[in-house]
Amino acid sequence: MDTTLSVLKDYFGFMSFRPYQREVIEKIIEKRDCLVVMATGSGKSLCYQVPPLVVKKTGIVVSPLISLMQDQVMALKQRGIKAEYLSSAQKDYTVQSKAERGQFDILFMTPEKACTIPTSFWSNLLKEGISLFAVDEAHCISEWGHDFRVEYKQLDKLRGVLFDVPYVGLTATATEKVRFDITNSLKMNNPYVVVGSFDRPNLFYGVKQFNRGQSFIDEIVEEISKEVANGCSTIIYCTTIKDVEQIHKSLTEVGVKHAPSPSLPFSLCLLLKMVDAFENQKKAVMESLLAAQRYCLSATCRRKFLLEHFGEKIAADRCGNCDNCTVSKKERDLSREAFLLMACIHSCKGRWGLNMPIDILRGSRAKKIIDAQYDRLPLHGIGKTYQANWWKALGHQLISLGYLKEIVNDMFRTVRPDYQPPLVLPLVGELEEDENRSTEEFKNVAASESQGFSEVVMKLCYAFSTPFLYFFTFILNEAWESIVADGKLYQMLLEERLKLARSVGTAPYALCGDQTIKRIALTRPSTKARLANIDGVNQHLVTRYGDYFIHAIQKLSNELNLSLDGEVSLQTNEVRKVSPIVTNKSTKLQGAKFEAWKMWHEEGLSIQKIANFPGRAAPIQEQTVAQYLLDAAQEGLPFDWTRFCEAIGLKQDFISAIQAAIVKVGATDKLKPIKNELPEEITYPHIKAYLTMQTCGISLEDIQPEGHQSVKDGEAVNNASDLSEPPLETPQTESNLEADISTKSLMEIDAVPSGPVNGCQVQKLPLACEGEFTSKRLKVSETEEVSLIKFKATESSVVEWLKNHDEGANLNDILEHFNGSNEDSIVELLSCLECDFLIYKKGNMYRAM
Ligand SMILES: Nc1ncnc2c1ncn2[C@@H]1O[C@H](COP(=O)(O)OP(=O)(O)OP(=O)(O)O)[C@@H](O)[C@H]1O
Repeated sequence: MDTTLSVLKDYFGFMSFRPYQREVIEKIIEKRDCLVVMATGSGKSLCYQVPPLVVKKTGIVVSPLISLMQDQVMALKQRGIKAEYLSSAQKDYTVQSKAERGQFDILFMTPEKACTIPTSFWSNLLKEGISLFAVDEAHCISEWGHDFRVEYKQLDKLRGVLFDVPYVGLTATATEKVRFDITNSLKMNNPYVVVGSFDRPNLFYGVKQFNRGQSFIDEIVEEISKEVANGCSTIIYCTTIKDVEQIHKSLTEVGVKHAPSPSLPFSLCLLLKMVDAFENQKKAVMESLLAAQRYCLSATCRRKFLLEHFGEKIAADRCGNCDNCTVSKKERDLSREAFLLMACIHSCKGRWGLNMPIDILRGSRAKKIIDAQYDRLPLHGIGKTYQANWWKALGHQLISLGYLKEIVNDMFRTVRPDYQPPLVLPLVGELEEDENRSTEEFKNVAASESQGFSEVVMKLCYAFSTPFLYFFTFILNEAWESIVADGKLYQMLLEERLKLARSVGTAPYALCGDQTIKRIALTRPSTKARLANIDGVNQHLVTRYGDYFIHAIQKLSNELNLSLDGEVSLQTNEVRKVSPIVTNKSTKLQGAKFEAWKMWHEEGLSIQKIANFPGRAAPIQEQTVAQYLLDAAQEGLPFDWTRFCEAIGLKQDFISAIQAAIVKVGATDKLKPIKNELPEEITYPHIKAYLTMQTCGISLEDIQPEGHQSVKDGEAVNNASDLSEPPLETPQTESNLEADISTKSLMEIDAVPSGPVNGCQVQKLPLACEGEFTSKRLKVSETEEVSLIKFKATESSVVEWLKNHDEGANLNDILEHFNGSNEDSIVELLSCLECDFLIYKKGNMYRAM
């Protein structure tokens, strides 16, 4: 029999080692540092008790509790092992001098003693020989551990003195972070690490929800009485002494034998007051609390949760021996509600915990909500049919499932879920309680309040990227389906771009940016000309890879059942309510476009009226309506070109100028160069109208029937007020604003003719504005008054503008410049741009990437 085994048998009376004991003992004897992480009661002590008896040199064991040391010493002495301890409680003053002469097999000491005992003690003992330096309850060394002790941190000082002695760290609870801290803090050299399983198959894990108060105590006492009747014993851990006292009183009253003992009172307030030096510990406490909360609210296997918390990989999803595995729960698709909560959290920009977004969903008009203008969110009040606790329970489920990330400072952050809907969740706790009354009610409220909701969705989609899109396919109306399809198309086009980039040996972003791909996915151009018209699409891309993209767009749109040349902006429910989506079977035209055309063609409404049609959730731009109508014309629907040209103020001299510009540029696949050749008053809608006329084979003669004023006759249409519809104001769309901002300097603006054109006055901005508004352009105004342009913030306009500000711009600068958009939408936009890595924020300055 080997010495190790005979020591085990002779001193401890055991016939064999338990898992891991033998190898740890052998490593220690080989003088290798060891970290032993094994469950309570698994036999860790033996790992440091056996080596000293084998090598016959004193083993030093650092232990945090004097009472524990005293118990151990007593038990070892009974086995005939020479053991002692050194601490302030040791009254036998000969122990230290005996110890340094190597008279004990095992010497326990507190960390304080180990750090303060004179170095001569160690050098004397080293002469006799030290078999190991064990640190029991080693998690106390880590600020991330639940029992951090400052003195433990100082044990590393001894490493220099005991450099040839193997260090052994032992603990029953250590997450990976803590393990790392232990080996690091003890300066362990290539430690042998064993991590045993923490599974206790004989334990059933369960969580019960109680309301605080006497009924809670009564229920506990009743539960315990049942266990006692079955001959079982129970340990109750309480978080406060008051709880211990109350339970003690009640157990006494019913005659259950028990013994209250001061377990450490766990007071968060106390812990939070810890000094800053232990910031990590404060964080660790918070993290543990949150983990405990997640454990309680989790609907998945509790054993798996616990074991994984301590770093064990568990293959099975269910243990069959916890409440979540044994009690079957009702399930239903909660994706709508989950989406609303996430959308609301997103709208709060991750600044709050769960309470604020829940209050918003429930329509609270609390001061903090009004102050932050959250009452203006489309989501405000949309979830009022569920109780706050119901929403909270849902939030916690989403956290435990990883759809929401909770960070330590009690804030929430949405994450990118990577799964397909529906989101079927077990109805646990509050979720079940409020279930019966709210579902239908909720759907109704959500549907009626979903105007503008799509906009929120859209922003979210692009803030979170596509997996998020997949997640939210449940959205409240069919518009969502097309949004999702757009999102899928976006993903597919990204793939196409990647394939193309690989085949031509370049980086995907070098072909075009993600934003551009998004725009392509939204507009789905059917021709290269239309592709060229998309912001971010450069000439090179069109000429070299235009066909490739057009082919991909056609093929993928077909697969996803998306029509080509779709509109960029979202349609709201209300638009759809005006009439069914496509009543004209012969046209592929999408709902909003077809509606616009019907209003224009059949109901005779003006572009302006269509744009501001009261049935709409929000007005759309007149330019958008004009584009819809052009699309209708291109689709072959009956179209009054003369009326249209009059409406948009397209005159013959404009047409001549456009023709000349096209000749000069030599191509029509991109509008910007053409626009650059034209005077200010000839707008993008004019150019687009002209090009559509070309596509549709409309000649100038076709647009001057009897009864209409001739567009050939510039004078006849010179005064816009003579026309049945006012000419469109030059709209500040993303594309033309960008063109103006990025390409025109004030010098160029000065070159614009300043005389009256088409009954309008071209005004120069006052010189005083030059420095501040160098990128702004002249305004074509119908009045003599000088008015500053309202600049609307769009993704590209903001990015372009920031590109011109090397040193960045703060929010006020941005708000001041983009005075055509409100603060909320700008802040939202900036955060989306940050998410997309198009801009970044340093200090309080935003800069383009
Ligand atoms: N090889 C073995 N064979 C039989 N019993 C053993 C063996 N090793 C240890 N034990 C017994 O198991 C029990 C628990 O051992 P020990 O106290 O060392 O566990 P531990 O892991 O140190 O627990 P804790 O985390 O509470 O300190 C003790 O009664 C001990 O005598």
